[in-house]
Amino acid sequence: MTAAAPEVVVHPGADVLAAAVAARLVASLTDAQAARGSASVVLTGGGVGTSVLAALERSPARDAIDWGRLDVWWGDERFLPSGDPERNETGAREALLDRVPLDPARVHPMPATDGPDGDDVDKAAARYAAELRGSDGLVPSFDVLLLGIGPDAHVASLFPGNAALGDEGVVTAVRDSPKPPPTRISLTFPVLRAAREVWVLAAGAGKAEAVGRSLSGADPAEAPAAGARGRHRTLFLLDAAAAAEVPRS
Ligand SMILES: O=C1O[C@H](COP(=O)(O)O)[C@@H](O)[C@H](O)[C@H]1O
Repeated sequence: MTAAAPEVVVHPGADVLAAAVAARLVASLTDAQAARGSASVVLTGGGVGTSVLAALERSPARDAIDWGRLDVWWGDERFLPSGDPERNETGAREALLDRVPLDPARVHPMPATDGPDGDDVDKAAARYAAELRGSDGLVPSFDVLLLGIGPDAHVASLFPGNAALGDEGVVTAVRDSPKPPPTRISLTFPVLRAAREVWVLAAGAGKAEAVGRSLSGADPAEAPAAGARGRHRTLFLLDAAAAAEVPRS
């Protein structure tokens, strides 16, 4: 599988970053719908990811997207009851998803602890893997996969040194996350890398070191964002503070 070398785009501040990523999403998803009939996006939780969805909700251009022909997936989820404010799904619904005419059958949240598998995170992860594989057994080739990045360079819920990093399956159950809550569900590296485009989003000085390491050849076991690459394109979309340690080359 090909892996596109990262390109870096820097915006002056977090608000401009969110608006610019929202505009990019409109263009990419409408292009995908024109080319293939439908589009797919993988959402991230976290500060910038949610700001991007809010910016998209505010944008008049949002209705260039045919919402009924968009598949929405998540890159990771905090394994909590549905509606919990800490769930990535809850933030995404509040910011955008409940305000646009999506086809509910094409919105694919990761399971919650009050779902059919209860608090069995392994079964919940296997359920999401089966949903991703669908009837043809193939994981979708996502058009755009959004990732936040933590100060420790984690992406999705793949944390440095965590056992889930080495999972070569489709969806992994994460235990002992250093960031609460400890139990999570995440797409694995092979699935992140199957996306056409991977966009890593970061704002603020607290992300600068993680971004710098991820673009300087760090081992993905130590800086997971260094291993997040799209097949056609990898973009690091940053504000100026988060870009402070991007290597010159
Ligand atoms: O816990 C998580 O954190 C990361 C980064 O979030 P941020 O608020 O520091 O930007 C996020 O990408 C991930 O989806 C989420 O579960």
